[in-house]
Amino acid sequence: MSSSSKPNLPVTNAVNGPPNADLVRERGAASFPVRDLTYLVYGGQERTEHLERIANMVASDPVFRKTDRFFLSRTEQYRRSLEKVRHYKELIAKHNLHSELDQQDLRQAIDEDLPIGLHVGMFIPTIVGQGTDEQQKKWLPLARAYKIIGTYAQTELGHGSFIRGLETVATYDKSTQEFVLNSPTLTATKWWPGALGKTSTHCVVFARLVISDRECGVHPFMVQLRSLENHEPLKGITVGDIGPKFAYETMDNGFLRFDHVRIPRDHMLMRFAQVAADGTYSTPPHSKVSYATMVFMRAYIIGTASSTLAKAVTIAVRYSCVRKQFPLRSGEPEQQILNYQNQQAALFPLLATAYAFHFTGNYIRQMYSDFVRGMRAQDFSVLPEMHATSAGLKSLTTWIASAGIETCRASCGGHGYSKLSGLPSLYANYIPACTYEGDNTVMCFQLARYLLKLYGKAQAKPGLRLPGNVSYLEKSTLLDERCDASTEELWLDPARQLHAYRNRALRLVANCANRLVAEMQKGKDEVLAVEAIKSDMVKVAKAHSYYVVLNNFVNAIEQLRASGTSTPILRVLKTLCDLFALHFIQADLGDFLEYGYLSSLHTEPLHAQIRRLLEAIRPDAVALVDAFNFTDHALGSALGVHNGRVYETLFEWAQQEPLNKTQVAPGYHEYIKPFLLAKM
Ligand SMILES: CCCCCCCCCCCCCCCCCCCCCCCCCC(=O)SCCNC(=O)CCNC(=O)[C@H](O)C(C)(C)COP(=O)(O)OP(=O)(O)OC[C@H]1O[C@@H](n2cnc3c(N)ncnc32)[C@H](O)[C@@H]1OP(=O)(O)O
Ligand SMILES: Cc1cc2nc3c(=O)[nH]c(=O)nc-3n(C[C@H](O)[C@H](O)[C@H](O)COP(=O)(O)OP(=O)(O)OC[C@H]3O[C@@H](n4cnc5c(N)ncnc54)[C@H](O)[C@@H]3O)c2cc1C
Repeated sequence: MSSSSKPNLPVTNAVNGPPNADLVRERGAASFPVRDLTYLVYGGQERTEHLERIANMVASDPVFRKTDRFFLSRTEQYRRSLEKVRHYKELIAKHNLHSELDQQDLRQAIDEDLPIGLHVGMFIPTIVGQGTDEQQKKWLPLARAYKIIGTYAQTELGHGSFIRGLETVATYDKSTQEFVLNSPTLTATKWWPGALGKTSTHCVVFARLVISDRECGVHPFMVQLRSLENHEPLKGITVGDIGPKFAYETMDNGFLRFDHVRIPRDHMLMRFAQVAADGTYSTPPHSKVSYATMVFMRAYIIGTASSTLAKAVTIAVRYSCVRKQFPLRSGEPEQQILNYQNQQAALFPLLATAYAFHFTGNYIRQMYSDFVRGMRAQDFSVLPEMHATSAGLKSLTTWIASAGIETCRASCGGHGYSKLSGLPSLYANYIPACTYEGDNTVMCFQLARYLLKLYGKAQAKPGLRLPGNVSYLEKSTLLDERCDASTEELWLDPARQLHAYRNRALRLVANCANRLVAEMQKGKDEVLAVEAIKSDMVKVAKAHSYYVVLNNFVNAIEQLRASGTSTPILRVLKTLCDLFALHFIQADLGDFLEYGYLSSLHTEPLHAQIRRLLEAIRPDAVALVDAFNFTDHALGSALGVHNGRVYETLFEWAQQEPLNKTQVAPGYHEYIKPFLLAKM
């Protein structure tokens, strides 16, 4: 019997009945048309309705129910996710969802870390990006039809961040025109790749290429791991699951060792670097072009930070509307906890950030498609900017979203600690985004290094024109300028907000550059001098990335204004943008005060304006989270249900707890009864 037809699985949906009266009232009082904002977020009415059809199909399908995960063992969760994969495939055929976009929409609606995530997210993109036309012709049809399932095996037990330190070797054997893959040490064992342990039949392996004892750097190779007949590992391959993790139970992150495994020469992905039959090696046009899938994935991760944070905020805001604690004065009704300023100060900046990241996602998608277009024409000039910007934004967005989910959880009090709130699993499954696809701190060094280089160039060559987002590095006179936002009103000026962010970023870059020089003047070489400024480099990367996020939010509102978006929508987006801008100045106030950019003349009106913005958002808070348009299935939370029947839903879902299957506790007879009934 498939687990979906087990009789005692908990329901995913809210308990039916009249909706919570406070939520109904708040929805009726929104200052803007919610539906229009939803269309804006999802790219129009038609696209929204298409997404809704898919989301509703998934939400009403018992195979995709989610809350059973709370009660299943690790192995059962893995099996359940495979069941969902099979059903996903069936629905693609049944509903003709053959385009990549349809399939992406369906996976997003299923909303689970399926063990085909790496197949679609990294294995296929690597074949597309790194394979020759012939290699694509050979593997893509098989991969797209799931005749083979693949993953991306790069990280090893001994190295993840330092890719050049990978130890897996691919030695070219000219006599047979094969590569021999080998894991020479324990630390060469591939470790972590998703779906490697039990699911994948194939993988792209990153290994150091050796030809006639010459090291040619790390390259991608296509390797079959398991038999397509019986799924047994092939000769020379040791593969398995890496064991329990913080969460991510549905994913079989794996280990992999090679014992002199032979693959044909044409299994090296050779779009950019080639090995000829006689062993002649041709170098790629850019030394880091084989890292391109990671850049793609980082861009994708930036795009998902908004929706993840939006889910957490939706749960916390709806719950905070339903939840009441304390009357202000005795005899008065109790207050919705969302009326408390502290609750608003915790949640509304995150609400604003979810919207800000939405526009960041649009921006990076655009930048990525420009980059791909260039790469197809052998133009790699945008790669450094693409790499640095995506590395920084991936770090900032995942850090803020991770911390934000935890803030939302804590804002829900005791019920936030219940897994039935949906927040603990959202958090636990999301936080590895700060580590995978490049540890955030290490990624920050990449962006900071890029900024320091450009700053150095601009200093050495006055008049040099730098690309848009970094053009402020040309303007060292900006360092002498001070904030002039001495009233609450002036703090609402986007030009002043951006000035503050630009000034902070430039200040930190300039300080870092000066410290680098100072360290070198003390006698350190450049490498050691960089080591001495590394904490500051993280601050530099964050400061620049904040500026990019705000700049995009401001520009997006300007574009919406120009394209005739209605005033109520523009007004509410502007309020969110203001709160985003001012909140993150307040959060890092030390940076702005340290060099006298701000003084108490400016901070008083800043704090006052933030309080006003919280008040302005309060009446629209429910409408603003409703506009994200999540189904109850997508939220998977008893606290965030759309109809607000929070207590009824919590109570019903708790009945599914296996401990409640019997009235008398398991273990009672062995462990409780003996002392309860013992003679005094
Ligand atoms: C897209 C559009 C939007 C989306 C659209 C949406 C629509 C489409 C959707 C389609 C479907 C999507 C479905 C998704 C489903 C997903 C589900 C799965 C969820 C996720 C599951 C989890 C997956 C997790 C998988 C993983 O985790 S996979 C493993 C990831 N592992 C890492 O990320 C290692 C980090 N480490 C390094 O990246 C490097 O090692 C290191 C530190 C850089 C140093 O690299 P090194 O070689 O040492 O180089 P340096 O010496 O430092 O630098 C030397 C010079 O090269 C430069 N340079 C370094 N790099 C690069 C680079 N790339 N590019 C360019 N330049 C570079 C550097 O700037 C410097 O320049 P210079 O200063 O000289 O000018
Ligand atoms: C859930 C999950 C899924 C994953 N999926 C995959 C996958 O599908 N395929 C795959 O190949 N890999 C995968 N990974 C591996 C992941 O990409 C790596 O763990 C990640 O890139 C970080 O590398 P690391 O583990 O070597 O960290 P380390 O580099 O060892 O980092 C440890 C600490 O050292 C610091 N540090 C490292 N280098 C420096 C430096 N030069 N200067 C200063 N500080 C430094 C870091 O900031 C960090 O605080 C996955 C990991 C996780 C957790």
